Amino acid sequence: MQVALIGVSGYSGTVLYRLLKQHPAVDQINLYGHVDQAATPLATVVPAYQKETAMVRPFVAAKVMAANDVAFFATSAGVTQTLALPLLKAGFPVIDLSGDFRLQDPASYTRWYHRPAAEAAALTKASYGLAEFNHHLTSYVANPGCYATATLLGLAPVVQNHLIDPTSIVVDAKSGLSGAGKKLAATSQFTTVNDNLQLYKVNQHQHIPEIMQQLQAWWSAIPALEFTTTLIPVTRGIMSSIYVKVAQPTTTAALIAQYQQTYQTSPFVQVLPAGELPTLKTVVGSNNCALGINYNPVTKTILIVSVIDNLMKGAAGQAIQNFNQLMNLPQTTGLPTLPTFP
Ligand SMILES: NC(=O)C1=CN([C@@H]2O[C@H](COP(=O)(O)OP(=O)(O)OC[C@H]3O[C@@H](n4cnc5c(N)ncnc54)[C@H](OP(=O)(O)O)[C@@H]3O)[C@@H](O)[C@H]2O)C=CC1
Ligand SMILES: CC(=O)N[C@@H](CCC(=O)OP(=O)(O)O)C(=O)O
Repeated sequence: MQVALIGVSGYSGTVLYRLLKQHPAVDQINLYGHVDQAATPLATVVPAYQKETAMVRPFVAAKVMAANDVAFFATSAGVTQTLALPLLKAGFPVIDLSGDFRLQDPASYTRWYHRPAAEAAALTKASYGLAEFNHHLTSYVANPGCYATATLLGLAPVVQNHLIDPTSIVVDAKSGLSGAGKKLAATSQFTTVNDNLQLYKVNQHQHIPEIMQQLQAWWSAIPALEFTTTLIPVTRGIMSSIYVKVAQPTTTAALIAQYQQTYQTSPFVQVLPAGELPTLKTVVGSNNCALGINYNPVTKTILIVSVIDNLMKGAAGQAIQNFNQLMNLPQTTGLPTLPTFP
C-alpha cells in the first residue's frame, strides 16, 4: 500500500513514520508538509532520521490522492479542516490525529479550540476512532485525543454498565511533555518542567467535550465530569486517575471481572489483577492501555488508574490500529504490544 504522511516533523508524525516503516502492509511512505514548503530531505526536518533518504514534498490534495491509498495527518489543530477537506469530500481514506473532526457540534469546537470549526456537513462524515469500541469506521477517521483515550478506556466498563453514580466522575490526569508537541513555550522550558508539576487548562481543556460526547453516547444520564490535567517531568506517558462513587456497594474482584469481560477481545487493553496498579513504564513504547482498579468500601469510591503512551495509544499507535481496522487487517498488525521497559 502507498501511504501519505503529513506532519512527519512533529512528535506524533515522527513516531508514526517509524511505525509505518515496519508495517507489513505498507510498501511506500510519501511525505508531505506545508503547501508552500520546498521539497526538503526528511533527515533535515527529523535529525534523528539521518540515514533516511525520503523527501518531504509540498502538500497538494490532488497529488496526494493520486499517489496514495490512504493519508495520515499528524498536523496541528486547525490544519485538516482546510487541507483534508478535498480528501474527505472525495471519500478518500484519512486518519486524522488532530482534534478538528472529533466533535460533532461545530459550536463546541469553536468554544473549546478557540477557532472556527469545520463545516457541519463535513463533521458528520467523520467517525470517532476510539479503536476498542468503534469497529465500523467511515473513510474519514478522527483519531481520539491522548487524555480522552486514557480516560474513556478507564471509564467504559462502569459507564456502559451503569455501575456508578453518573454525577460523581472526577479525573486527575497527568501527561509527559511530548504531549504538548515540539513547539517551545514558556511552560515547556526545562527549568519550568524539571523538578516541578504544573496544572494547566483547568476547566478549559479541549478533551472535556470530547470525553463528554462519548460518555453520553454510552449513557445519556452523565451530566458532566470534573477533569484536570497536570504536566509532569517525563517525556512520554499519560496517567489518568479516575474516581467514581458506586451506585451499589461492590468489590474490587467484581469490578475486575467486569473490566475483563468488556476487554476480553481487546488485544491492547490489560486489566491488572487485584492489588496491582499500573505505572507509566507498564506501557511506554507499546500501544497498550493498562488499567488498575481498586474499590474503597469505606468511601464507596472506585479508583481506576489508566495509563497509555501518549505518542502510541494516544496518537500514532491508535492511528495505526484504526488504519488496520479500516483496511480489514488484524488490529495488532505492525504494532508493539510490549513496552520498552526499563
Ligand atoms: N503529542 C501528542 O501526544 C498528541 C498529539 N495529538 C495531536 O496530533 C497532532 C500533532 O501533534 P504533535 O505531533 O504533538 O504536534 P507537533 O507540534 O510536534 O507537530 C505538528 C506538525 O504539524 C505540521 N504542521 C503544522 N501546520 C501545518 C500546515 N499548515 N501544513 C502542513 N503541516 C503543518 C508541523 O510542521 P512544521 O514543523 O513544518 O510546521 C509538524 O510536523 C496535533 O493535532 C495534536 O493535537 C493527539 C494526541 C496526542
Ligand atoms: C501535555 C500537553 O500539553 N498535552 C496536550 C494534549 C494534546 C492533544 O492531544 O491535543 P488535541 O486534542 O488537540 O489532539 C494538551 O493538554 O493540550
